[in-house]
Amino acid sequence: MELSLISSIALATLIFFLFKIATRQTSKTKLLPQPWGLPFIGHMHHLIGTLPHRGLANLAKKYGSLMHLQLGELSTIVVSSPKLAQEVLTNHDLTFADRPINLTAEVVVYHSSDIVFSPYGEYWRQLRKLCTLELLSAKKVKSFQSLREDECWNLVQEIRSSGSGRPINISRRVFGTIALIVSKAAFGKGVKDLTEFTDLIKKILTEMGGFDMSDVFPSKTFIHHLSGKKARLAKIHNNVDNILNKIFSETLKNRSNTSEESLLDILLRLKDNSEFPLTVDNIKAVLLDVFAAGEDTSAATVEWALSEAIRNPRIMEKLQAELRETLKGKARILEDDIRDLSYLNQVIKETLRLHPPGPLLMARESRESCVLGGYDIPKKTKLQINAFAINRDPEYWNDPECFIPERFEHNPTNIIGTEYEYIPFGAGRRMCPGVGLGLANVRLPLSNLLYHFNWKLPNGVKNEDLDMSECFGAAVHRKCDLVLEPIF
Ligand code: HEM
Repeated sequence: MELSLISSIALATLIFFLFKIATRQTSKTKLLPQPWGLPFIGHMHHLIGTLPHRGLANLAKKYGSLMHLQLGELSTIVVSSPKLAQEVLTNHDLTFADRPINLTAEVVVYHSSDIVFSPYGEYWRQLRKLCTLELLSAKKVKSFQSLREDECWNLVQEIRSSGSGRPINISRRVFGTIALIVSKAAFGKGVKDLTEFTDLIKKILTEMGGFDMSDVFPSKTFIHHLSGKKARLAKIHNNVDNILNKIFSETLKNRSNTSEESLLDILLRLKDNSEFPLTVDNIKAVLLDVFAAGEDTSAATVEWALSEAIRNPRIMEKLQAELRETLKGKARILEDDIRDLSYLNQVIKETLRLHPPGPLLMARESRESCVLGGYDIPKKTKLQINAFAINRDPEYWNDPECFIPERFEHNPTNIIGTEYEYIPFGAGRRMCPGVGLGLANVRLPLSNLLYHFNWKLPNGVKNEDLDMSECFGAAVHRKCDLVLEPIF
């Protein structure tokens, strides 16, 4: 039995390679560079044991900034240079404006009816318009200013109350603060079961990674069942839906009492006025985006910025000096005090360059065939843009692996580099619509932690020895929580 299985695999492999050789000789199309592959899984094995953005960056060093990978049944191209990213995100932006089908989004996020996963078309266009004009407009972001100030002040008080020199799990505290801000912005009073809800969001993000067997074999439903993924996703969906149902019924009961509209209030108003044909499930899907895209990304950025400042005492001193000289002993930080602090902004930009929370942006898919970099790209090809590799391309950045905020001092780069050498929020039609809210949720918590406290690593660990390992999920954050001792 065993022997016949081995000989079947050997025969299949032989046929596969013979087929490859035969088609290579006869094909007239220029083939994209690619590493060696295996039957069935294609090039998946090249990513085993590595974080996908790092694995893909290493492969690009060998096979070039435009390469092809067969990931299971998904024919995927990977772009790893600013020049090609610019070509894709400008000339071919419309061609690559779709997202590939994602099992997690299908099952959990109400059949992909959110902003992130809905296919390019009228429904998605309307949702984006809704973001620009209402949900994520500069005015709306500003309307949550006092909410952010209050929650950051609570964070400072909590840290103070636990005492000077006592270790604090900064990762958890920062995530908790940002989760509270997002939850109150989304639902007014916030979510009663916030811990349960944010745990569910984290589970969604983990399942959404995009590189497990169920993701790369979207048509092989037996894999989704055998791996248990389908059942896990259904359970997560039911739990999330129950919590959202409770919030909806409470909001509908108390609607007349709200002074400042929450994001849910806005969505219900638009639904009532029939300005946009939204169903209750559509609203739930959009709100899930706000949590999934808005919490972890900002929390990871604060975590990485603080980690880099700890490792670089010169940068920490300069940051604290800027804040303390500007605020002159003021007890509570208001957003208007810190909006234009140049070094703080340079540190945040440099953090997003070296530690983009979405290092591969969000996968896209071609809606039609096109020619890219001289190669024919068929319709329905998956596209990954490696922002992690692009943000540290040595042709564009000196000492690309070093954390040097000053590189942005005389650099006009704001959220996209002029030559697409900096794309932490993506670019083009499907660029992040939450930049304003995301940065506001980074700037204030980070400023508070730096202004009110000095920090040191516990157990006499030296600053330069801080472990900077990453963990891959929908947002790349620290592998080990950042634990620090506040000194005040
Ligand atoms: C530091 C914070 C953030 C970072 C670094 C970030 C990064 C990104 C990236 C890289 C993408 C993919 C863009 C592409 O495919 O080209 C994206 C998409 C998206 N982001 Fe953000 N994001 C942040 C905060 C937020 C916030 C606060 C929200 C909303 C509350 C948000 C909502 C979205 C949505 C809805 C999309 C999908 C857009 C579409 O497909 O049309 N993001 N984000």
